[in-house]
Amino acid sequence: MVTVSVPEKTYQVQILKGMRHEIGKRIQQVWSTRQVLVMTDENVAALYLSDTVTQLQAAGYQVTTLVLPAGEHSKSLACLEKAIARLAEKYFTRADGVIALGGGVIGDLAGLTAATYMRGIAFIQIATSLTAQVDSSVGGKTAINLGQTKNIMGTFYQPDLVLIDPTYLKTLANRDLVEGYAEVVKSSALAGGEFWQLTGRIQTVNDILTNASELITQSVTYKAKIVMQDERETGIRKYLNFGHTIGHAIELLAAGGLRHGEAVSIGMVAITKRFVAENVSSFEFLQALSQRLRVVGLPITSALVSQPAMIAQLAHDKKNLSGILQLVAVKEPGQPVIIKKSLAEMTEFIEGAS
Ligand SMILES: NC(=O)c1ccc[n+]([C@@H]2O[C@H](COP(=O)([O-])OP(=O)(O)OC[C@H]3O[C@@H](n4cnc5c(N)ncnc54)[C@H](O)[C@@H]3O)[C@@H](O)[C@H]2O)c1
Ligand SMILES: O=C(O)C(=O)C[C@@H](O)[C@H](O)[C@H](O)COP(=O)(O)O
Ligand SMILES: [Zn+2]
Repeated sequence: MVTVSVPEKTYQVQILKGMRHEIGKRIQQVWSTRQVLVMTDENVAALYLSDTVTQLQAAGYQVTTLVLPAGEHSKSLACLEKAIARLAEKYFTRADGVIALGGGVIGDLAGLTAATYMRGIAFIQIATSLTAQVDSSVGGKTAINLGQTKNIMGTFYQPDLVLIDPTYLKTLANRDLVEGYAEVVKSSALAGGEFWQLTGRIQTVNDILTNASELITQSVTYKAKIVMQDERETGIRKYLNFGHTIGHAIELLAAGGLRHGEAVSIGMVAITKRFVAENVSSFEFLQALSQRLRVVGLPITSALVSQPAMIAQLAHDKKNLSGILQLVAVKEPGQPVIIKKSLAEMTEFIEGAS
């Protein structure tokens, strides 16, 4: 178990194999009897919704469900409106709550739903994908995309509890598992030390599954440590965006052709190449990073990185302050730094990237 303490609240991230059979009992520890909206997507619903609802009802909760299409396009204003409308239609009050049952898409959307309905009602995350278990369920970033801009509308809104059962991963498609692993490699590069050594030992997709509990615990422990020092991303939380400035831009330009983690994988390698050329990052780090990503089948290059259309996307990055981007460089494992670059410098970089 990992505890996250931020100024407005303290909550637990419970990580345990088989915990999906104790959902009702675990939620009873933090929530009194109330109405709950369980938000999920079609894939997760087919596998886990009925059992989750049965457990919640047995624990005394009055359950409403909302099943949305699977995929990034559900992080939309239309789905947010649908969720808020469902809460209103069922007369949810500020004493009630929203439960996300799913991956990062459902977690980000359900968090924003909870944060905005009646200006904020209680929220719990049941994380079912690797991305959600190692990253998105922890730390309180909620968001939807608008048009062609990633995570442009959102809040910082912490859950009351995060439940992570690594056995959910058994039903996750390989591509989705591997995508989530990119965020694990990211965190291990930022953390360095034993965590970095651990990702160095992962050689196959099956190794991700067999080491899932340890990879999740290390990722959540590292993320919690950062979030507790800088919940609102005014300082060191920016490190968690390693690879995301370019990653988010190409995720959008790929128009659904790349998963979030795949784009972040390409983004981490592209930015590290640049910082190797500028003598900020070591060549050995670039090689070790690329190897960790490539060995499980993650993409590490893309023609999209050199497209001029990138610049318009980069300008939307939340670390852009008055035209100056704050890029995350990792000098060596465990040594992240922020490097400032103007959009003009980034144009030159993109034109030169291969
Ligand atoms: N808030 C944050 O801090 C944060 C961090 C990282 C990523 N994100 C966001 O998370 C999203 C990506 O998350 P994701 O990779 O989980 O995508 P996702 O939620 O779309 O899930 C990926 C796929 O796996 C399926 N799935 C989920 N759990 C399953 C299970 N146990 N068995 C079978 N199928 C399952 C889903 O239906 C979906 O098809 C992106 O929108 C990204 O921006 C947010
Ligand atoms: O929690 C954070 O902070 C992160 O940056 C984690 C990222 O992996 C995640 O993709 C996040 O949603 C990116 O946020 P954004 O602020 O760049 O939209
Ligand atoms: Zn991410």
